[in-house]
Amino acid sequence: MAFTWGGKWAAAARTPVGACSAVLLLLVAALAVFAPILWGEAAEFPDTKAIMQDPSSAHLLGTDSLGRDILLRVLVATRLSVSLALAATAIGLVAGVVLGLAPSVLPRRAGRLVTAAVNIAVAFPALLLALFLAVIFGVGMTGAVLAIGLAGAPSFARLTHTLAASVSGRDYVAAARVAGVGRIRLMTRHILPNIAEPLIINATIGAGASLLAFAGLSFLGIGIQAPAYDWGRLLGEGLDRIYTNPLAALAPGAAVVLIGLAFNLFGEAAAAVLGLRTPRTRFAAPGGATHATPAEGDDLLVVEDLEVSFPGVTPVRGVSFTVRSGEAVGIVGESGSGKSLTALAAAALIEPPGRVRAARLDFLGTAVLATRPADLRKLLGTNLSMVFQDPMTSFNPTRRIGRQLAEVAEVHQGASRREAMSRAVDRLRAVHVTDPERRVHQYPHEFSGGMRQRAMIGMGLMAQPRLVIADEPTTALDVRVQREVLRLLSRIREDGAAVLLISHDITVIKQTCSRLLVMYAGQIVEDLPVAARPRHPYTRSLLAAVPDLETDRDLPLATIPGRPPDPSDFPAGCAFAPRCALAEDRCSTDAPPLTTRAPSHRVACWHPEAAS
Ligand SMILES: Nc1ncnc2c1ncn2[C@@H]1O[C@H](COP(=O)(O)OP(=O)(O)OP(=O)(O)O)[C@@H](O)[C@H]1O
Repeated sequence: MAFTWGGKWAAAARTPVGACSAVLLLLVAALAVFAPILWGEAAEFPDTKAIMQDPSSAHLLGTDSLGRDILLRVLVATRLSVSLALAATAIGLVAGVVLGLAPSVLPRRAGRLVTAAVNIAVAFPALLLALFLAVIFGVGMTGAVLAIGLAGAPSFARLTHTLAASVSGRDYVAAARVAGVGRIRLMTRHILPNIAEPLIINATIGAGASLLAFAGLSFLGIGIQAPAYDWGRLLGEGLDRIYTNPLAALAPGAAVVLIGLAFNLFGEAAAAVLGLRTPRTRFAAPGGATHATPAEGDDLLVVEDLEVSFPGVTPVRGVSFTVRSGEAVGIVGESGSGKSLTALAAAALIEPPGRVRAARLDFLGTAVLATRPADLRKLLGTNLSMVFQDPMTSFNPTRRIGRQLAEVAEVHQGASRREAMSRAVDRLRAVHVTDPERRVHQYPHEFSGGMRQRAMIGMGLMAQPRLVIADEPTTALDVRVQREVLRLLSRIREDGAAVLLISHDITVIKQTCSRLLVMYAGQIVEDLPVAARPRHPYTRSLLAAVPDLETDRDLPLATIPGRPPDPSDFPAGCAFAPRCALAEDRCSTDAPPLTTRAPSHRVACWHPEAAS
């Protein structure tokens, strides 16, 4: 984390507002440390000869009812005022983070209760809540710190919840989940470090508000009690003499406003810098271990009549296919055809409100939909690995590559830290990452895109997965690196693992796979050996849209007219009919079933022969 934080705080301090507030905060820090040491005694010293004096050269802000110098008291009060505000902010932050993450860790019903309670508390003005809590906790310093801290917790909780929800959709979290990483560890290692930055920036802004709230409570007499004093108490005392010596009230008031503003402005400047830079998320996926139970027969993954739905849409409908041990199967189709959802459902990674139904969804002979989450984590974590599409989001950006690879071996194989790290080095070497001993200590942003993708595959191979699901693993890579990654995936098969490769690029699939599943509008429209001649007009159009050496360059490249249908409005008959040159009346009313037309060749078309 430090590698990005340092840079961002420094960048914030370079903006004009950030620089002024940073200087002011440094000054306050110095005062908080040194003022009580230098002037603590003098500020406490009563002088009966100098009671209630107006400002003079001896006492720049005058004296109070015991003849003590008001300026010295304002300076000395810096320590207590600022440290109590920071303590209250820390309490609010910690309580807020715990409450914000609780819904993700607790059982669903308890989680909902926490969320509802937080939502109600957020709707309540924080200062009123602080007053209410201060009365409950009792008058005094401890009560005030707790009251202000807990009153700030709901807004931190809401922020944490929102940030965690946005991060939990990232590939590296999904990958960690597939690897069987438990919820608590997922929160502390993968989610919290990636939301810490905005949280801390908000806490900086919140410290200003706490300072103000503290001054308010002390001013009202329910905060700091005599003989201790903070700016709020000094303000209250000064107010009694506002007409004779206004400076006695103005000075502590100005200190509260100025320092509160400095906290706010510095936090805002840091937030602006953070907002300008998109976080460098990257990341990859893990895989599993040994001890795979042999599947029934040769079938590794059996999917029958799979349906994935979200409220109002069913983007995957009636999908059936099988992946056998050592086989490489490709899924191809245009964007939105349901390729990724099919793969995510196979890896049990569809989150509510998404729903998965299937007549059969078996991995290694185990019914995925009927297995308890803990057992499923173990089964998938040790036998399935996922390589995701976006090399920018596949690794957790806040952790060193080696640690991320090693976690798989530690969680699933009970390997010691040292053993796991040496396996990580070995796996990086296996995927041709040069100088792996040094590279394991680097962060994801220090790897190039291609190297990161290879490291991701290396992570997938930390154990011996029986199935590697790769979702568009080469999309973001240049052609040379693409070829290397595809070669790596082919090599995985030599070690006995099966590969399910998802791509919108049919040539990528042809290079790597032996069998091809063509998806259109959430269904498989053709399932064929790569070497076979396609029979579905859609598959033929996809192939025709790819130029090869024999393509006549004088003719425009073939394209498929029209657009795929929207998942919320699939047509009644064949979904491809509106774009198909061979469509007839029946095609738009009756959906063609996926029928075996030749050995290992299924087609969903009313006129496949005509198409061949
Ligand atoms: N959480 C969701 N809620 C609602 N609809 C969703 C959700 N996730 C995906 N979809 C829809 O499901 C359809 C299929 O999505 P999927 O990601 O499987 O497509 P894809 O074929 O992998 O496309 P791409 O190549 O662009 O990744 C899309 O239309 C998408 O909008």
